Amino acid sequence: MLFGEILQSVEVLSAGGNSEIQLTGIAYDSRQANPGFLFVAVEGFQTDGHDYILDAVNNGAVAVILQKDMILPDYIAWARVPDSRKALALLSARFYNYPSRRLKMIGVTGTNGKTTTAHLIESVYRAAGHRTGLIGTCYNLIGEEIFEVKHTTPESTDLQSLLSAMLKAGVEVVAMEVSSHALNLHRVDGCEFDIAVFTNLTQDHLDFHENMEDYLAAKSILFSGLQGDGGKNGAKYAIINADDEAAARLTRLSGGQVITYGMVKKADIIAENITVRADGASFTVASRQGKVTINLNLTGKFNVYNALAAYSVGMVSGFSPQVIKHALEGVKGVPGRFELVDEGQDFAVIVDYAHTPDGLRNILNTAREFTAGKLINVFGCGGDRDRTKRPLMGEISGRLSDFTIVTSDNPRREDADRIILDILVGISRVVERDYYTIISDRRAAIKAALAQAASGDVVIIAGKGHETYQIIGDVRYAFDDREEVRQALRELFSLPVT
Ligand SMILES: CC(=O)N[C@H]1[C@@H](OP(=O)(O)OP(=O)(O)OC[C@H]2O[C@@H](n3ccc(=O)[nH]c3=O)[C@H](O)[C@@H]2O)O[C@H](CO)[C@@H](O)[C@@H]1O[C@H](C)C(=O)N[C@@H](C)C(=O)N[C@H](CCC(=O)O)C(=O)O
Ligand SMILES: Nc1ncnc2c1ncn2[C@@H]1O[C@H](COP(=O)(O)OP(=O)(O)OP(=O)(O)O)[C@@H](O)[C@H]1O
Ligand SMILES: N[C@H](CCC[C@H](N)C(=O)O)C(=O)O
Ligand SMILES: [Mg+2]
Repeated sequence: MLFGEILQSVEVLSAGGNSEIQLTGIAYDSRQANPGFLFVAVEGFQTDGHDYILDAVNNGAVAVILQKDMILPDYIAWARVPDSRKALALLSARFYNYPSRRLKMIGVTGTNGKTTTAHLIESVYRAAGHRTGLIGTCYNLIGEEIFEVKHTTPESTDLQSLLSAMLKAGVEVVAMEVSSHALNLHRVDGCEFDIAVFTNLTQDHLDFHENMEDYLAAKSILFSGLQGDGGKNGAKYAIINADDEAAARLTRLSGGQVITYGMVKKADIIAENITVRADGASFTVASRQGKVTINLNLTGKFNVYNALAAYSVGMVSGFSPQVIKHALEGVKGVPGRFELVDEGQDFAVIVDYAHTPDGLRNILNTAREFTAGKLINVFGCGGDRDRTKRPLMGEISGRLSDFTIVTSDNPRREDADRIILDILVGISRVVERDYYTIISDRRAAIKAALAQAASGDVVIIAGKGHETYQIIGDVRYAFDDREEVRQALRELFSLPVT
């Protein structure tokens, strides 16, 4: 595609060089630039892409988008735009010929439950006979093929290129997690959604968003952006959790038709007669289609919410209650979400991705319902992330567990012990010193929890779920809570290798 042609998709303040130059790709990182590429210089939080223009050109970039008032030599084609991050998204959508317009796009946003809900939605569409794609925290899926991910929601160019690959592979429907970072940083600009799903809004990411209002404003973009009648994909829908405080606001600003779900407030799709067991939850969905009972293999009331959201998507997509039921009941679990690690020990060990106050509260309350003995919780909080959630999570663990082991969870560039101190501020407010201990090394913390567990106890290892690393400084060390648990159980109890 020609530089001049692609520029038609953005507002250009000034431009120079040869607009007839052919582009072979787009890079926002100079290290990814190849011959014939367009390099988009983005002013970041850590560094400034404008400082890497020369690197990009040395790697073969022939054109540059910039936001700053700079002078470039004549042999480089360039254009200055008001917001290069936003331009990156719009140029990328144009470069890949707007793949989202030819896919049914279902975006899921909210503080917790995006990954689980996106998996459930993908399963519903697959059961209904569609070829599906999935984009999210654990991996991206093109049909059955699994791809590793860097982010929950990819950077705009990577997203457009992925959607284009999905189209080529015959994918018809994409279930996609849309993080608030992505909405704020224009990663999904130029991506047209047909259905937007809201799970919930509770505290997280206050390192990035100024306050909860700002956080909700970011989430809202997915709903206000639902415009038009959906073209060949039919009407657009906003699927909203009626029991969340943000429901009224999102309903007001949503484009498309709003469908609500819940179990407390009035809603279009309601869960009744909920029973939660250790290995699943059963409930009846009541909607304009009548009633259907679902026996979910995922436990906890919060997963009933996730299933209701997926049910609603299935319903507005015209699938029968039986197809949706079959699909939801077929999901055996989501990696690292309430994942039981069973090596034959006489207590339960659950690895879970709860890393927010609300997530931790839910998981501990749910586990408590099936705990005959003690409930032991091992958790830490991420470094370079919302500091204010740390004492809150400390308090929650203190209140809801019988014993807490405070440990490390991706300290990143922060000092691990200082993160732990933030957690201790909260836990020490609510319980005596005998109810918690500090073991900064996560491997040792897991081992200590398992060593003290007795028959009938439940051990929760929270915060990392599916993650297969521990980030210390800028280094990712191999670390998988599930593997660590297996290893420790074998060492402690000389269990047979399964
Ligand atoms: C806060 C945030 O999201 N930051 C993202 C943002 O980084 P940034 O703007 O600060 O980039 P920067 O490092 O300052 O660099 C500026 C520019 O210079 C470029 N550069 C840099 C070095 C170089 O040699 N050459 C070069 O061209 C960079 O590629 C970049 O374009 O743009 C980068 C490029 O896309 C992202 O990698 C980066 O994600 C960071 C690493 C991150 O950790 N993000 C997390 C918080 C995130 O996005 N999380 C959400 C999920 C959250 C949740 O729901 O739980 C997600 O969607 O994954
Ligand atoms: N609907 C929900 N409400 C509250 N907590 C939930 C809900 N669903 C899941 N959780 C809790 O949050 C954790 C993360 O769930 P999930 O991965 O589905 O959310 P997510 O929104 O994708 O998270 P992330 O933003 O980090 O990717 C789970 O392990 C569970 O503890
Ligand atoms: N995707 C989220 C959750 C990370 C979970 C936890 N393991 C951490 O590192 O804080 C984030 O990057 O904030
Ligand atoms: Mg997720």
